[in-house]
Amino acid sequence: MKKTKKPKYKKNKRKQQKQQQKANEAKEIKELEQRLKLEKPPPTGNDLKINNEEDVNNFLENYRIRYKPVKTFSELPISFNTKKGLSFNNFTQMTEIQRAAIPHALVGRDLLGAAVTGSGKTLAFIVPILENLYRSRWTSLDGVGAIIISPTRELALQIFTVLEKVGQFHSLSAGLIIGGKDVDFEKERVSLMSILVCTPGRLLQHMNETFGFNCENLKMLVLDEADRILDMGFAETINAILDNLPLQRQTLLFSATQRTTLTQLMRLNLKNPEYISVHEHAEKSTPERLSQFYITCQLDEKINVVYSFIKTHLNQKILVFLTSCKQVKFFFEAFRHLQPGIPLLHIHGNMKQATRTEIHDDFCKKKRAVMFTTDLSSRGLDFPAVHWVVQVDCPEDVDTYIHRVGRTARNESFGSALLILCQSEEPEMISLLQLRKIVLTKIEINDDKMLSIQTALQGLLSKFPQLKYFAERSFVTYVRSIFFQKNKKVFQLEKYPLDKYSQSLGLVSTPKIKAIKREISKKKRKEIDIEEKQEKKDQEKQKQKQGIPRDEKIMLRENRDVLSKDWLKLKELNENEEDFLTKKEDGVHNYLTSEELNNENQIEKIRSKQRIKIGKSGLTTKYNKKVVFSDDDSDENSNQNLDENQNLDENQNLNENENLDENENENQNLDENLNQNQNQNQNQNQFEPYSSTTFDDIQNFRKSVREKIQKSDQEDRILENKKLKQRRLKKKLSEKGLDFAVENIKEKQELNEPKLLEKKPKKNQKKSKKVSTKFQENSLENMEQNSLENMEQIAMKLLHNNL
Ligand SMILES: Nc1ncnc2c1ncn2[C@@H]1O[C@H](COP(=O)(O)OP(=O)(O)OP(=O)(O)O)[C@@H](O)[C@H]1O
Repeated sequence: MKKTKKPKYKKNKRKQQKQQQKANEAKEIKELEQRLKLEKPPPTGNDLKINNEEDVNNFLENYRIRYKPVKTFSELPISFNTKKGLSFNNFTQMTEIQRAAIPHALVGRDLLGAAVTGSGKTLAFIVPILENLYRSRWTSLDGVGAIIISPTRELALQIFTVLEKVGQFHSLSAGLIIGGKDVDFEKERVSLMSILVCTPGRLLQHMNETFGFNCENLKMLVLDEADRILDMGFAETINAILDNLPLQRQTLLFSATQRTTLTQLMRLNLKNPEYISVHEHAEKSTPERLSQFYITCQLDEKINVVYSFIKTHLNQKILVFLTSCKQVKFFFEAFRHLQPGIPLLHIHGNMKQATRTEIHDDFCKKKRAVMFTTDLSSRGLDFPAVHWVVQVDCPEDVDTYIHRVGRTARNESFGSALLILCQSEEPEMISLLQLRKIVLTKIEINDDKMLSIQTALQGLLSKFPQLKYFAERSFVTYVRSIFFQKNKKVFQLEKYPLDKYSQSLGLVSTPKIKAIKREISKKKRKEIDIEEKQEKKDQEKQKQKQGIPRDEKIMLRENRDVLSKDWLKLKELNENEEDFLTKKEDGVHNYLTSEELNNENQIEKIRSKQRIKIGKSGLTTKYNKKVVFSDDDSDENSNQNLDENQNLDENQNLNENENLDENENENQNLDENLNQNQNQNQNQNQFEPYSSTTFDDIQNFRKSVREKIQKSDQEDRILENKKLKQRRLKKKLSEKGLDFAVENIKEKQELNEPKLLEKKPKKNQKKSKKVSTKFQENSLENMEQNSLENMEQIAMKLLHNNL
């Protein structure tokens, strides 16, 4: 069929209309921007206290601006289309949070808004979103302009509905992206949406999977129930989402319980946020029109109390909160069989999204009904005209309590809340609530109205195996939830009569809870492990206290400098001691600190004392007794017996009472004495000869000790040299202005030098100490020179590269 062409005059008319509309829009936007400039609220200004003319004048004088606090939407500097959308839905007067938050949000400030449940926070962010995008002349070609994140699908759906209603006269596009819906359908459209209302998981899924979906132009981010979204449960998802968002954006956070921590806020990159807490100074943290009651009963009486309550409130709309999905299922199924005479509904997270939405809508429409639910419905949901909120299980914390009871007494309406507590939960929970300005009235159960459903339940459970299964699962999940609760002062598992509770659900025997058993045994195992580790640590500590065998000590010595320096002195035993010290001071002075020199003086004193002693006691008699070398050739025993036989008790006592450093002196003194004895033997030949085996052993022992000392001495020198060389090199480099290369050079030095320095002295091990020391010094000097040149070259290269 041929398409009939539209007459030209019609086309022109439409074109003219469009042009006129655009011109009007442009004019309106200009006017709005001018008004916003003039009527900009002062930062951190909350106008809620300004009620009369005098206050207004004071306010204006203080801030020298023309900002006028307003109470109705029509007075706000917002577009005609938004005003029309608001009045179309009977929103004329602003609520407190709207009055306080909207003026700041309109001028592009970040904000954290806190106000009691049902106080109208949703409009406080929807109006600024519509306005800011309208003023930016946002189109679908600009991509996503605003994102609203909600913790649950139901809440996202609710926000989307409000957005649709209020924004209906704008030409902006909006999309709802939540789990449980057709993801492919969303993928085709998500990139064309200007405003997105979503749950965190599905948003991230689109960010990861949907081709062409990016949020580079995003202007506004809103987190409704911000404390819930930013807590641990969503942490990873939110972090990943934030990585995909531009830093230059406006961020608005809203919740009835603003418990957002500073670290959480830092992740959001807020810029001078306005903190708007309109009910901060209110007497209660819950709505004024809410009446709050609580009763205490035994755990096994709870189900009877709930049933009796329902039976006595058959014309009311009641929301019943339980801890787990399994409990919700069991209560719903059991009560359905008992037919209390009121429509029963149930909703929980394990249901399909379509069913959830259907039940949600059904409950909204009903005038009288009971809906069993989990905390899925505790936040943000706006069920109209709920009379009672009943909390069968104690909430995990005060925030949860506030959000649950907030499902009633919303906006201007009245409502009541009943909390059922076990006796063990009462004192702590009530005092926690009082701390947050929540006062509950305790009421007593009317025994005449109490009904017992235990026998009926037993009958039902034996008749319907499925119901029995639900009862068991309900019991298990409840007990597990108590076990895993954080606040152990409120939830003390041992205080709950579990057997009686299982019977109250109609069960004949108490179900076993494997998870708890497993957890308990895990805990026990952990405790045992910790105890074992502690024991081991204690044993090691004791060992350390008792002392390490002497030969191990030699290897463990940390500062062997003292020993090595003194060993050098032993070499010069026959020489003039003053000469030795002078030589040392002249030649190797670089390596000796004043402390070390003092140490040497001390050693000298000990040595002279020993000499006197040895002379006095006469070594012959002592050595005659010495048979130990032929029986036991372990170093440790050798040392000990030598000490005994050589009458070195004084030194030994000294060493035992002092630390490792001093033990080094002990070893040196031992060696020193051996030297003395040998010299005396060889030179004077006046002592009674002892067996050749014994003498050989002494020599072997000496040799082994010397070798050890020599080795440690060499290591010390290598280290000292390295340090010296590094110091010199650094100095040279800094003189040449090559400081930046010092670090790089250090690394290279460490890589190259140890091999060179360690190998060379080995060749000369057999030569005398003096020669080997000289060789070391010479070779070190050469090497130092070489490596210095290398380093300079490297430094020059680095400098060149840097330039
Ligand atoms: N200015 C207003 N005039 C009349 N009714 C309003 C106004 N603002 C909000 N409401 C109504 O008040 C009710 C609660 O609003 P809303 O859901 O935004 O509260 P909330 O503070 O977000 O609650 P919650 O803390 O539970 O999330 C809704 O039914 C809403 O339609």
